[in-house]
Amino acid sequence: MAPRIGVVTFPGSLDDRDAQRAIRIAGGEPVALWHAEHDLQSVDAIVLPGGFSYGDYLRPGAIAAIAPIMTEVIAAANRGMPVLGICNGFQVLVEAHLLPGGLIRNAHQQFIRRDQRLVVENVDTAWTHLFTPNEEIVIPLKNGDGGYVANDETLKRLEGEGLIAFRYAEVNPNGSLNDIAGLSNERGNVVGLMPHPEHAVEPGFGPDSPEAMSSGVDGLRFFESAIAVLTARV
Ligand SMILES: NC(=O)CC[C@H](N)C(=O)O
Repeated sequence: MAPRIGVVTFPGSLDDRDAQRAIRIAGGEPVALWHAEHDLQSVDAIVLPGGFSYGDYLRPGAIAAIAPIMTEVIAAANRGMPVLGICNGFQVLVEAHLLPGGLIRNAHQQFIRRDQRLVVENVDTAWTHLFTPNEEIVIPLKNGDGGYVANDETLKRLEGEGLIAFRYAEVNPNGSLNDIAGLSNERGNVVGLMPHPEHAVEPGFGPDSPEAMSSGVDGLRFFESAIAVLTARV
């Protein structure tokens, strides 16, 4: 049976459908989860999708982090369930303290959309183990609040423990400290990143321009990685 991967929809989520589609293409069974409920519907993994949950009021992800479903998501993450936060989902993970630091307005104060090159540095996670260490990939980036910040002590720990899962290559698009594009927790089950793997899973629909120099489907392996971990467990 295909692993069941839940995708949480909050009011203002945008990319929940694309995340469900990516899961299906990768060989999993997507399960729609609703922010106002406590029911995880026996899923094996969870994706927090991109978008503008609760209109980005207060801070992006701040209100979603205290939505009813997040009580269960946090408990499941702490039990070791694979959880992936994409863009607004990464902001939610940070606001929920499942990952450290914060995400602030892009340094240039503007919303940005570009095909972004990044390096996968930590392949010891549920969502990245099918990449090779330091592999370069290209997936879309689109956000207004993608500047990663953390205090010196946290940055030192993240660097020292190899928890910087993804680093921007060529261009730092938003002023993120240490070019941080995404993180994992110590256990490797919780991963968050600003760029969008779910938008690069089908040839012809991702960043497949000659300039991007990418297959256009670099995002697929995120989902295939989690599915491989879950399938091996059964
Ligand atoms: N694409 C997204 O998920 C946008 C994330 C967030 N609301 C921002 O603009 O920073």
